[in-house]
Amino acid sequence: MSIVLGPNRYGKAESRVVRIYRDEARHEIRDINVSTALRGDFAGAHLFGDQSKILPTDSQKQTAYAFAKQKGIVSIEDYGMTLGTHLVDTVEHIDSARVEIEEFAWQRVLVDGSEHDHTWIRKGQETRTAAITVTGRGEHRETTVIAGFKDLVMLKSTGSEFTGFYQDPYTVLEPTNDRIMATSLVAQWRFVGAPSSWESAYTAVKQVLVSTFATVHSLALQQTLYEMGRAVLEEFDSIVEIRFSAPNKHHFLYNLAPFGIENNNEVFNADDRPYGLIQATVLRDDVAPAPAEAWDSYTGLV
Ligand SMILES: O=c1[nH]c(=O)c2[nH]c(=O)[nH]c2[nH]1
Repeated sequence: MSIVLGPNRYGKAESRVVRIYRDEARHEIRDINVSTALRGDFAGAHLFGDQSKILPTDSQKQTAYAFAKQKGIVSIEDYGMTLGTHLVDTVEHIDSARVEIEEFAWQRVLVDGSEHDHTWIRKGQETRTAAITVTGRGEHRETTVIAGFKDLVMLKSTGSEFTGFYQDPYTVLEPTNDRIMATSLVAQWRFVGAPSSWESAYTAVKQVLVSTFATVHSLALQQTLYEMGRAVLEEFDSIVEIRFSAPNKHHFLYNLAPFGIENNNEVFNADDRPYGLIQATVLRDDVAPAPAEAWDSYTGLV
């Protein structure tokens, strides 16, 4: 038996980059959290403390900030591809670079009914995400873009049932034909090729997801997720795979009987934990899988 170094990667996690565009009176803001992770020939650093092949994580961070100015942040997907490509292309012993990005959305403050030029409030909705993996060089170059969001909290007050489930001796759950269905959705979708606009693709995919959640009569969260994924793949040719992680945010009918009060699906206890956690992938069956590390989250944030 001998002890060897296994898979490894390193980078700078969670550089908080805020880019203001201030060339005109009406400013624009992009507020992101960037993580870079490099894979390559770094055995020397681990085995002997030889740093000669280590591009410091500090340099990776500096590049993230410098590129925010020099290349701009038109979309997190574009920015991530530029940064990831740069890291692989400039350092010869790097095999692949992964750039994970979260974007925090800001909404203009309204003053006298008009949008203010340079003041925003943070939007409390979902956090947009992107994970870009760049591998290889020249004709072996492969770039995988996975866009998505996390923490999109959705609730429908009817149109959801859960019946006919398998029953074992410990099953006490009552079937229901009318329940609240709620989740805090994480969704990630993989592109092959680039859409004409990353910005409008994001808005359009999110719209398909939320409208499918609303309109599908749900027999289970599993079925709703599959239908949401199918709708996205049917609508967007450049998306080949979508992955979901959906906590089932249980809303239990509160027992008002002790007070002689009828509860006709009107008062619920929003339970915090435990929660069901449903995860599913919906994909085209004729598309080559992404490189393994493309789905392999670095920070656990996306
Ligand atoms: O949509 C659901 N899927 C389940 O697998 C499940 N299990 C459970 O207890 N409630 C639900 N709801």
